Amino acid sequence: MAKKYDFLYKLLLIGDSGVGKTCLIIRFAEDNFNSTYISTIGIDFKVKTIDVDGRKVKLQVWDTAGQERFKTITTAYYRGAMGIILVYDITDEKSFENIQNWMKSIKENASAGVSRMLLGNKCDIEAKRKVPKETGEKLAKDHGIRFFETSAKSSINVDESFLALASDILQKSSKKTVRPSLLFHVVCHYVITECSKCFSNVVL
Ligand SMILES: Nc1nc2c(ncn2[C@@H]2O[C@H](COP(=O)(O)OP(=O)(O)OP(=O)(O)O)[C@@H](O)[C@H]2O)c(=O)[nH]1
Repeated sequence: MAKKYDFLYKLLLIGDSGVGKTCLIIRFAEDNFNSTYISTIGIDFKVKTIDVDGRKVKLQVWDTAGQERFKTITTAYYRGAMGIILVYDITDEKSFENIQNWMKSIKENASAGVSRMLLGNKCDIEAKRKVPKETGEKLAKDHGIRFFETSAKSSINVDESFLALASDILQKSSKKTVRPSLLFHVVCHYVITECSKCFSNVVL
């Protein structure tokens, strides 16, 4: 059977327990939301194929448990991820402070050059906000990564954020493939030019 996609990207969501990682994935993959909280045990994943700059990109989105007791299992999944989404809850200051620890965990366990993105989830509950949007923006800027405030419940910026991350990965990988071919082109040009000097009858 013919492959139905051009690229397969493995993404991973990390962040404290209860920030809404599972709900974000369910909103993205199934356009659904459930307010019942069932804490993730270990790890799980969902897939969705999206169009990114005219290419079919299959996203395999891994959902990790935020609870400390699952850390050994979940960090084992960092290595093969091409994109990691760090999530905090805008109504929970502690979950924002812990982003620094999650960043450290990426450094220790993920592949170098992995694309990262920061999400401040639950932006539908403005009345309970504890983390100003500018504070999230600043942290993302300091790390040179993208930032969105999202709501899995009200479907705000969910598709947009996944698309933005996939687009970053696509651009990164196409840069990698362009470079060797450019180098090849330059070398060929040099060889032909030098040869043409020796054989003046060679037409370029
Ligand atoms: N108001 C609101 N509630 C949300 C939102 N996203 C998730 N929730 C609620 O927050 C609770 C936790 O959501 P989960 O998606 O299970 O959180 P998690 O980060 O996967 O938690 P762990 O699996 O324990 O790591 C649930 O009761 C959700 O209904 C949101 O955008 N807005």
